[in-house]
Amino acid sequence: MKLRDLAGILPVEGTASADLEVTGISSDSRQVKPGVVFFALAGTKADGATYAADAAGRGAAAIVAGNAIAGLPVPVLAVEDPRLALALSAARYFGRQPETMVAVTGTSGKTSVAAFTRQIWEQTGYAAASIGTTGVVAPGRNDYGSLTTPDPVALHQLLKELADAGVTHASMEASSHGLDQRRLDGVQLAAGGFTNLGRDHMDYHPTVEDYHRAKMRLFDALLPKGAPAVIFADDPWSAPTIHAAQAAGLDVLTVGRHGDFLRLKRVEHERHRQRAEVEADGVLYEVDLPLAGDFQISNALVSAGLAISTGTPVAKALMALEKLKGAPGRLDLVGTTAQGAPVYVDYAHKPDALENVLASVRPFTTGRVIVVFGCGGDRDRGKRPIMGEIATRLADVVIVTDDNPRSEVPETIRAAILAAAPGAIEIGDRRQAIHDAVAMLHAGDTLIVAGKGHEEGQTIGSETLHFSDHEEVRAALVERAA
Ligand SMILES: CC(=O)N[C@H]1[C@@H](OP(=O)(O)OP(=O)(O)OC[C@H]2O[C@@H](n3ccc(=O)[nH]c3=O)[C@H](O)[C@@H]2O)O[C@H](CO)[C@@H](O)[C@@H]1O[C@H](C)C(=O)N[C@@H](C)C(=O)N[C@H](CCC(=O)O)C(=O)O
Ligand SMILES: Nc1ncnc2c1ncn2[C@@H]1O[C@H](COP(=O)(O)OP(=O)(O)OP(=O)(O)O)[C@@H](O)[C@H]1O
Ligand SMILES: N[C@H](CCC[C@H](N)C(=O)O)C(=O)O
Ligand SMILES: [Mg+2]
Repeated sequence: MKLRDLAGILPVEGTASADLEVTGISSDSRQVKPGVVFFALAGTKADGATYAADAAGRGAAAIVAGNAIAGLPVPVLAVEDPRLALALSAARYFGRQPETMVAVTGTSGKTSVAAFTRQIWEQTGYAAASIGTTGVVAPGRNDYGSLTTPDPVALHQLLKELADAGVTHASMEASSHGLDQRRLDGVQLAAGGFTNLGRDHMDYHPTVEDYHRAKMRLFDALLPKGAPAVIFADDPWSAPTIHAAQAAGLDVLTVGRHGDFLRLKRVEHERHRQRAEVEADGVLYEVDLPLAGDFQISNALVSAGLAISTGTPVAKALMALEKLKGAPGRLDLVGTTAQGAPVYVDYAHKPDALENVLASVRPFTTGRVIVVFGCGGDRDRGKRPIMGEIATRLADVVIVTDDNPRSEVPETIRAAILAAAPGAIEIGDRRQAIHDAVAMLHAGDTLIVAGKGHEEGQTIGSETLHFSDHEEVRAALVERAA
C-alpha cells in the first residue's frame, strides 16, 4: 500500500510523500520497522509524540500526530484525532473483516453476550467468531485474551485473519475504554447491543454519566443510521440508553420483561437451569436455558436479539439458547463436595456483578452462601467498601482475599473492603482462602469464588504468577475428599 491509499483519513493529497510505500501501521515506536506509519498518541502514561524521533530513527515512513512536530527527517501529518486516524487507517490497511459484525456494551454481561451470539450463529450454520475478555474463539481457534476490546491494529489484523479463514459472522465486546479510545471506529458494525450499566472504571471516567456517554458512542458514533440497537429493557439505565439510540436514528429493539422485541413473560429458576417463556412477534416460545444465574436470561435475550436482527430466524435463535454453554469463569460450576455443596468460579469484580451472582444462588442454598473475593490493585478504590457491604449483606460467610494487588500493598486493599464487612474473615493468600472455604462447606451450602473467572495469573507488583481459581478449587475438592 502507498501512503496515498490512506487519503481521506490522513492529509496526504498533493504531498511528495503520497508515493511512499507503507509496510505497516503502529502506535508503539518500539514496534516500528522501515516503512511503518507511526501514530503518536497522547496516552495516560506517556505522550507518543516524545517517541516520534525514535520511530523516525527506526525507519518510519511518516509520523501522524495531533500537532506538528519539528525537526524530524520524515513527513509529519497532523490530524485532529490521532486515535480515530489510527483506527480508520488500520481498517483500510488490513482491508477485510467478517461480513456481519455486532458489538455489545454494558457494565456486565459483554463477554457472555459475545460468546452466546457466536454460539447462536454456529448453530444456525455460520462460521462465527467472538472477540473479548476471554480471548478469540473461532473455528479451530481459541486464543487466551488480554484486552476486552483489542487495540485497533491488533483488532484489524485479527479481523482480516478471521475473514481470510472464512469467518462470516463475528461478535465483539465494546468496553468503555475501547469506545472512548476509538479502538472500534474502523469496524463496520451491523448491530449493537446494551446489557446494563453499573459502577465500573471510576478510575478512568470522572462520573457515571461520562461512563454512560462513552458507552453510547457505540450507538451515536459507530452504528450506521437505521441499524438495530438491541437494548436490555429492565435496567435503571435502559431508558437513557433507548433515548440515545433513538436520537442516533437507530432501530431500537428492546428485550427483557419490558421488552417489545423479545418479551420475557415468565421464568422459573432452577439451580443449574431456567425455563423461560419468551414472546416474539406475538408468538410464545418455551426456552429451557441450561445455565445458572438469572442474569444469564438477560444475556441470552440480548444475544438472541443480536442474532435475529442480523438475519437468524427467530425460532432458530431461541432454540439455540437451549444448547448455550456459559463463557469460561462466568458462574462456572467447577465441582461439588461429596455432600453435594456446589463451588462456582465467577468473574464478578464489580459491585453489581457481585450483587447479582450472590442473589442468584440464594434461592437454591438451604445452608450458607460463602464467598471468597478481593479487589484489584491500581483500579477503582471506591468499589472496595461497596463490595464489602454487598458481600456482607448477601453472603453468610465472607472471606476477603487478594485479587491482583499489582503495585498496591495488599493489606491496604483488604482493609478497605473489611472496613465495610464486619465479621468477614481475612486470608490474604488466595490459595489458602479457597482451600479454607472449601473445607468449611456443609451440605446445602454454596461457595462462590469471585473476581478472577477465566484469569490464569495473580499479579503481585509487576510480576504475574500462574494462578487459576479453577485449579485451586479442584485441588481443594480433591484434598477434602481424601
Ligand atoms: C489505560 C488505558 O486504557 N491504556 C490504553 C491506552 O494506552 P495509553 O495510550 O494510555 O498508553 P501510554 O502508555 O500512556 O503510551 C502512550 C503512547 O506512547 C506509545 N509509546 C510508549 C512507549 C514507547 O517507548 N514508545 C511508544 O510509542 C504507546 O504505545 C502509546 O501509544 O491505549 C493503548 C492502545 O490502545 C492500550 O493498549 C492501553 O491499554 C492498557 C494496556 C490497559 O491496561 N487498558 C485497560 C485498562 C483496558 O483498556 N481495559 C478495557 C476494559 C476492561 C473490561 O472492563 O473488560 C479493555 O477493553 O480491555
Ligand atoms: N446481565 C448481567 N447482569 C448483572 N451481572 C452480570 C450479568 N452478566 C454477567 N454478570 C456478572 O458479571 C460477571 C462478568 O460477566 P461477563 O464477563 O459476561 O461481563 P463483562 O461485561 O464482559 O465483564 P468485563 O468488563 O469484566 O469483561 C459474571 O461473572 C457475573 O458475575
Ligand atoms: N479488565 C478488568 C478486569 C479486572 C479483574 C480483576 N480480577 C482485577 O484484577 O481487578 C481490569 O483490568 O480492570
Ligand atoms: Mg468482558
